[in-house]
Amino acid sequence: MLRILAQRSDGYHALQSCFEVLPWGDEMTFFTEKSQQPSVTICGFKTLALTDNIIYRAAELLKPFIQAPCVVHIKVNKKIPSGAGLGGGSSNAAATLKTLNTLWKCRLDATSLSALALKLGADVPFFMTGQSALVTGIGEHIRPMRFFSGYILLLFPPLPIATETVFNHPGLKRNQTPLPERLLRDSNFWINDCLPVVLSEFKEIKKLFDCCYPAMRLRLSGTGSTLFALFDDKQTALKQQKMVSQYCRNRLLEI
Ligand SMILES: C[C@](O)(CO)[C@H](O)COP(=O)(O)OP(=O)(O)OC[C@H]1O[C@@H](n2ccc(N)nc2=O)[C@H](O)[C@@H]1O
Ligand SMILES: Nc1ncnc2c1ncn2[C@@H]1O[C@H](COP(=O)(O)OP(=O)(O)OP(=O)(O)O)[C@@H](O)[C@H]1O
Repeated sequence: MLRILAQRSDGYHALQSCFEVLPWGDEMTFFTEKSQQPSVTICGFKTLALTDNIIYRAAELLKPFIQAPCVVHIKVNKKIPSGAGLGGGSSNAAATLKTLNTLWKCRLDATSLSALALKLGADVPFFMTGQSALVTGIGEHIRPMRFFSGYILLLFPPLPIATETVFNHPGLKRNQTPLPERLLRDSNFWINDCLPVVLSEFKEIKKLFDCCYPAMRLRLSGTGSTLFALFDDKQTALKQQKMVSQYCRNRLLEI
């Protein structure tokens, strides 16, 4: 669910959103090398320049607090597609802040780390927690909560979506009412205000959405491009996975 409640004067949007942690993600390995000059190297990205990588930017934010300098080599096995609305970069940044805080003995507490996380992106503070949560504000108010258990089928349309494209769209509904507490776990109310914009702007995604309807109720993750469906039982989930495999890459997870 992603409800857009308002647009703030700084352009950011006030949200109410359910964030579910998935048992799947990028793998990151950190190796240290003795040195009095702290720095990081990153491998696992083909085209992204070092300084554009959110992992590098996370490391830079910690530099003023380093008490035990060393060089850290970070190896990333990227599994989450880029621009998928699954928080690939944001989760990399959160893992980097937490791990370097320990390796460099920065000794920042959870509150200080969350403040640094928010500088990197609105959903980085969520990924610091490692727990599913109701997220409000622009992403900084996080209340741990579970919403769903069962099977989630992720569908990956073959195109990335830049978050800004959706948030800057003139057609985006920006005056949604927040869902009351008692309805938060009712999946019938899990609308995503970004879905109409994504379906109108990206014809390939609209086509995929229509191919699966009415067999599956597809939902949008964040600002896309990932679509997903929820199932209570494994047999139905596997049947639908077989059906969508003819259209796009996908992954079935039990949560
Ligand atoms: C909406 C979500 O995609 C839900 O998963 C996330 O909250 C976005 O989080 P994120 O990728 O960490 O976002 P940021 O890197 O901070 O922002 C990217 C762009 O999205 C827009 N943005 C983001 C979050 C937010 N609450 N309001 C916004 O308007 C802004 O235009 C911003 O320039
Ligand atoms: N470590 C990283 N992993 C992935 N993308 C990164 C990384 N660092 C910088 N980027 C840039 O961030 C952009 C958004 O990528 P990302 O995969 O985080 O999108 P997303 O999952 O839609 O993000 P979110 O859901 O947090 O809005 C990419 O186009 C890429 O250039």
